[in-house]
Amino acid sequence: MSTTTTNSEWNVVYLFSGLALLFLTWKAIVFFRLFRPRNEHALRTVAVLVLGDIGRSPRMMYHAESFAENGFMTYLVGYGGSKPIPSLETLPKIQLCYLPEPPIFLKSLPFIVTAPFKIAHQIVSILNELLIRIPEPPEYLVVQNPPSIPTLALVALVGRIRGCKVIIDWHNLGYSILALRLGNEHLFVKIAKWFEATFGQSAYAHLFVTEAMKDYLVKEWNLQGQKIVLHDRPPKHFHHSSPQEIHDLFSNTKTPISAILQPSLADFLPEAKPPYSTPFTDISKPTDSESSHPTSANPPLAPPLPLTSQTYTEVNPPTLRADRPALVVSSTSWTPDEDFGILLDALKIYEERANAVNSSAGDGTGKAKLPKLLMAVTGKGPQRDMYMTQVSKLQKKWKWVRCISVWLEAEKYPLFLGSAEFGVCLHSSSSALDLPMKVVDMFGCGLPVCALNFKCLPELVVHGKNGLVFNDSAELAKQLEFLLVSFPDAPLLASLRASLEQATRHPIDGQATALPDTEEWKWSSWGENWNLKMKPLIAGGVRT
Ligand SMILES: Nc1nc2c(ncn2[C@@H]2O[C@H](COP(=O)(O)OP(=O)(O)O[C@H]3O[C@H](CO)[C@@H](O)[C@H](O)[C@@H]3O)[C@@H](O)[C@H]2O)c(=O)[nH]1
Repeated sequence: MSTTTTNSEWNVVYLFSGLALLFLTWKAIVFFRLFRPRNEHALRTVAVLVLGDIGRSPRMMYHAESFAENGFMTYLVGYGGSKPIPSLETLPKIQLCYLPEPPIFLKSLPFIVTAPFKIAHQIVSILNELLIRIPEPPEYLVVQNPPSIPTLALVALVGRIRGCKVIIDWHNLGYSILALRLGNEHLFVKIAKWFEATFGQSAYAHLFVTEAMKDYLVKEWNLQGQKIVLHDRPPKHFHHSSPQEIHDLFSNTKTPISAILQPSLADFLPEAKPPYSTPFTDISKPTDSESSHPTSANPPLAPPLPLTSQTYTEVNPPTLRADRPALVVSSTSWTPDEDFGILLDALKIYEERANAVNSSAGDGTGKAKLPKLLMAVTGKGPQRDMYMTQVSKLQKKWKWVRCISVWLEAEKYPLFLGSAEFGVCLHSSSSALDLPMKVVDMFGCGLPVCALNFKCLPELVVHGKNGLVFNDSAELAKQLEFLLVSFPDAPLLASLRASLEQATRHPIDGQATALPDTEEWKWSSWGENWNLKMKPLIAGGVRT
């Protein structure tokens, strides 16, 4: 009896041992298959990874759009939050793959406790997306840097497992952003730099946003792989908004802009009666059309027209109002590398100057007037509330200046920029090697810029040609005054805008354009530039 029991116990042990052995063998095979280098990727497939809100990562959205337009099945992997550009939701070859946010309970715990969990969660969710959920191994894997940790290591691993060609898109240096908070000598900054240099060193190709970044990284980190400078450029549909587009944008009571303008700026803006007029445009009768041109000699506005079908056949298209405030825009992610204190100080000075100039203008001295200035800052980000609280205190006493913050859907963003007179850029560059995408957006929308000076700014902004460069708030205030004096007939602004238009209009070799006598300053749309630089790179992978 005892022998039978012993035998059956052994049988169970053998059975379980056998099953365990089978399981381990299967795991070993899977492990081996997973980790051996492969070249069995699906041709014309790409995964684009951004460790951030996809809708707030324009360059990666444009990459995805361009790959899809070039026939690639494109998986765009990143976090949700803001609505992406419309084409990403309509192009048949694009799939948006949203990474899950870390569990909510982690938000209530201190960072030091949650950091390891968040990173582990991030690693698992990225690997899950790139290794399992994307069905076939992509031919190319494009990753944005920064952030570098953990993405650079993960794409190197996935590239090896799935046989993808890794392309690192260098937007900036991650360790330099960390150094803004911790200082260059901090241990974490040194570790971050080591990580970025080690895992970023080798790739199929490296893309850079500036020549300066390419030169620096090739020299300092001895990058291996093809190296291409792909400057940011605006999408083709960016343009200066027509009075009709401005009218539609500001008379649409459902957009966030109208919601901000109406209650909070009622005492600052000229009276408007949508759909006949907005603070910037109005529709006048044909007989009034000549007098409604945007000159300072414009007579008072025509009263709103009665809404009848007969009247509709008589009305003119909208024109810009002579009594509109000057709309100036800045665009940002409200991060510590942009000091909005500079802008606030400049606005304070402008307010004082406008008070002084405009009170003496009434004395018959014939001095030019400064207009009301509506400064609109677009974008979302961590320092927004801090600066907007300061603004709301300051502007209680202001008569000539208001500053608002607004977030626009991707579709409306270029229309809003294109409605402005010019832009302001406070990008200071943590590495001194990148360039502000917002300036590219503004140029695309026909706006010259006032830009804060830093080392490689001349790769984009040429003082006096497409914008003005300032070093501090006093200089910025002078430039605001210089450009806006006697607005809306502002001759200095008009000539800078004409110079920008000329620079971005004339094609060279049908591909790019250059400012007169500045060969380095090349211009084209994102699509033209992408096709020129990226097609030779990705054509190499095609096996027909
Ligand atoms: N939809 C929408 N987008 C907005 C809005 N406001 C700003 N943005 C987007 O946010 C960008 C500005 O964000 P920043 O983070 O300030 O970007 P940047 O300094 O101009 O440039 C960034 O991208 C470059 C690569 O493209 C990097 O090289 C650079 O380091 C930086 O990360 C704009 O270009 C625009 O795409 C808005 O209201 N709506």
